[in-house]
Amino acid sequence: MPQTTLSRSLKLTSASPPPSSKLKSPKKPASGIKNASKLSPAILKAKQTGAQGRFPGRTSSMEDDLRKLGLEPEVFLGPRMGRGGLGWILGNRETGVGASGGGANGAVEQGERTEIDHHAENKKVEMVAEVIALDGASSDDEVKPCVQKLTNKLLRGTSGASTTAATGPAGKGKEKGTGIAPTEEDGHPDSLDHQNAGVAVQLASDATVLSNTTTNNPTSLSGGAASAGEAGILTGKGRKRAPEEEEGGAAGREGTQKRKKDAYELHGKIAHPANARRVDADPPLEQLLRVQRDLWGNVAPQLNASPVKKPAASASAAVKGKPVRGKGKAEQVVLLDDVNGPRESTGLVGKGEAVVYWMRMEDIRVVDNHALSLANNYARANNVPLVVLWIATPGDWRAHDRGVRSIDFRLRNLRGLKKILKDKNIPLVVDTYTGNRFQLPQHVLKLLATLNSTHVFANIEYEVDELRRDVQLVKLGAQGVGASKVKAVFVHDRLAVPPGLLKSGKGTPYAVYSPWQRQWAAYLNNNPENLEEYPGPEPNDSTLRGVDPAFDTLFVDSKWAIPDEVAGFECRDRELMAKIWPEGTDKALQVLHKFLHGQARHDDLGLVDPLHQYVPDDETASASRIRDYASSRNSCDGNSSSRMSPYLASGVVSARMVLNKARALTKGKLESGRDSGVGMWVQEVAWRDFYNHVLTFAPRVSMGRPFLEQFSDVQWETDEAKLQAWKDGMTGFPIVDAAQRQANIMGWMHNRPRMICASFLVKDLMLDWRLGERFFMQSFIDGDLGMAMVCHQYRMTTGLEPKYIFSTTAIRCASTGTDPQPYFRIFNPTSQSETASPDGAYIRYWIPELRNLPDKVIHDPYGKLSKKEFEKLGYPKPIVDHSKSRARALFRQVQVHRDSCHAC
Ligand SMILES: Cc1cc2nc3c(=O)[nH]c(=O)nc-3n(C[C@H](O)[C@H](O)[C@H](O)COP(=O)(O)OP(=O)(O)OC[C@H]3O[C@@H](n4cnc5c(N)ncnc54)[C@H](O)[C@@H]3O)c2cc1C
Repeated sequence: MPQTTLSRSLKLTSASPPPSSKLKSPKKPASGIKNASKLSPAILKAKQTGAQGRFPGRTSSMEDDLRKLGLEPEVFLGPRMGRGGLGWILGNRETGVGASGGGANGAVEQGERTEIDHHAENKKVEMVAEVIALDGASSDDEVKPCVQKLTNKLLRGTSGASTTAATGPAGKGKEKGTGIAPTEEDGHPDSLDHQNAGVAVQLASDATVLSNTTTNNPTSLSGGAASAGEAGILTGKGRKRAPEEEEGGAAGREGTQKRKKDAYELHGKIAHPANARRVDADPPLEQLLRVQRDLWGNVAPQLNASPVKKPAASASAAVKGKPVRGKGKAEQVVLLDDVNGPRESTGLVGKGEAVVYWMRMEDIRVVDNHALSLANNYARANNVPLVVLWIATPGDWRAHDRGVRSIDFRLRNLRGLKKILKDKNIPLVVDTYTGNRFQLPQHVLKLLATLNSTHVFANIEYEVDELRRDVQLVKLGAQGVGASKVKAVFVHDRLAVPPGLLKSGKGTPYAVYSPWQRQWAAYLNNNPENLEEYPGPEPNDSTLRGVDPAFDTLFVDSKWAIPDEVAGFECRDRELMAKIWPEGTDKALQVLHKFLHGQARHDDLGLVDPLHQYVPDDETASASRIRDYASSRNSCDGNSSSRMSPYLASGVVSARMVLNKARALTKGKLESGRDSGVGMWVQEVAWRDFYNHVLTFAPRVSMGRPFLEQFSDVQWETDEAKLQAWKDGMTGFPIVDAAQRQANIMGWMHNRPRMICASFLVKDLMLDWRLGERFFMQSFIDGDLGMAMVCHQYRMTTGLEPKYIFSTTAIRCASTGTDPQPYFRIFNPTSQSETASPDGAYIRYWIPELRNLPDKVIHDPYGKLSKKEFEKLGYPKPIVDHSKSRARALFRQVQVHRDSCHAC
């Protein structure tokens, strides 16, 4: 690299737009494109024209954008931000969210080398080299022969591996492993095996073949790896000795205190495999539906409907006019008999009973809300008032790593709803419950008694703890544990197609996305009534106000008011969050409208009001973000994606609502495929449905366990400094750092950088995916328990996008052990950077230290600049050597794979 050119380019000022990248040629003949025949027309076109990721507009800086929002940059970015100082600070450090960079030479030890030596052994190098050869492969056909060869080698035991993780007997207690005694708050006594927190990984020093002596190996957490050093190495003769560094990398070398601290982060997060199996065997969703069916009959008729094919003509008819569910539909007639017979009014609500709709974390809206609509129908049919209840449950939030931003977002949305409901004479009653989280059902029964209600309706939450809570509530209510018997009714609402509805030809749940997705799209097109939206609630009888003081108190008593903040969940950057994530269903639909009808721009990629160029009536644009989505979705240089995730995650809009808007663009037919931007975007929304579907038939995935148990055997490192560098965006890998800083400052990331960061944590740093999942959950405003678990698990366990795992390897690998193994493909942060930020705009925006670098350098400044030039940047050196980390990750995963092959 000629030094003079680089030196010159470093003189660019932040005001000058950087020269456009010449890394990619703008136009390529179709013949020059790899696997052109296999690409969808939209992607092929994008590749041919070189259109991918090119966005108009000028990129402004974070500071400029904050000023435009009327905010003081120093408050949100820190006084030392800028070139030569990475001292950006973030709002939520105290509550565990966000981070603060300690300056260029702060938290990260400069030039620290990764501690891997495995590749030094010739045989291993040979093996790894073969795997690395797979990297260039872009299709399974190319991968397959290499993997077959490698797998054969492994099965013959010719890898020469002399260091393997063995699954020895579990050490328990504080002395070994994490060993932290669980408290009741840490998890359901049944759902999590607390003893597992003390499990120790032991390394078999003399094993050339993995010694899998424990069938249900519970060793997967970094705490387990950490404990190896304390537990010592079991030699072939059953004696212990101190671990060598190459026997599992740094896990056995680091200081005990540090390892314990690291491991502590996962305390109470990982279920014992036996418990996970038990939960899978009788999934809580099934239990909930069963107990309701037994007690109340079929309250969720959709679930038993078969995906009968109807003539496609009906599809377009449904979207003519507003697709609103009419009165008299199946759901409307689910009116329940009173369980208690006539009785005196004793509670707050006079005139007899009230009916309660219990709004939860994922359905914060009044329009198109299934349970609310049922509650409304019941209230109107029985001439009783409707009350909306929302309960803040900080104990649950803590246990599930809910981030302060996502809580603040919900409180903001509730405030808007309170007004809308009040205009309909419907009180929104907000309660804060700080007791034992497993006693919430009893608390709800007390609240219902206070509200003089014996009927409560709610939408189903699909996570294990939540489902168990609801099963309890149904049972306890029916037993009359409170003042009276209570009917609690839970219905599907979160997804476009309820989980469990679509089954394979054999009647089993789909574990593979593609066939499931085809059925999903066909089902919705053939049964368009499933996308009809539920009407909002009708007003309560206006005579109640002023006449019934008990009812009045629900509107005015500060006891039922929405708290400004909930203790422990104070959001220090709430002002910024409110500007960049405006609350309310109306605003969410406007944000969506911009995506459907406006173009992507560089200057919308960061801290901006998403509605700043909103033109309500403009639906004429021939090009729009959604139409360009097929070619631009992997680039985060502009606002290529919809930014709907916070709204979908908290249910400010429903899946039905966004899908209806999308299909209105395609003449009423729901396009879902790779041939168009609209189709691809609909597929993303389908992924959300699919992950929830997986969550319900394999609930283990929300219990900290991998979908495929063999992946729990991956041996993780424990390195607090590297974990912190990852969290702070100080790894020295620009795309990772840009994305992590975006998460810290904005509470959100585009999908591609989420994948890159997750992969980097797991593959390059070899840190437990659950640490990353936790951090993301705590930082993101769209933190979605189920989705994050599934996404992280597959991305982080295997290094793959979960989609791909579901589509191919995981399932087939378990049965044959010889199919293509995409986990061999490990993201290269530099080439991923070129894909995710082809213009470098994303990196320049989030990393001020690199703002002035030219395109050729921005993705790898340490590799491309001279030492002197690099030092001037004030940006950290890479904390790992990617090629070595890659070799280590491959080596460890090959071990796991070999184990699973042996098991087959
Ligand atoms: C490691 C990792 C963690 C993630 N954690 C979360 C999370 O906590 N909450 C969350 O909502 N999404 C999560 N995702 C999925 C995805 O990254 C985000 O939904 C998406 O980036 C949100 O941006 P958007 O709304 O502009 O998406 P768009 O591209 O506009 O997509 C529209 C909607 O489709 C859904 N969707 C998009 N991509 C995916 C995907 N890969 N998987 C499942 N659904 C998808 C989302 O609901 C999204 O809002 C995660 C992905 C990864 C790889």
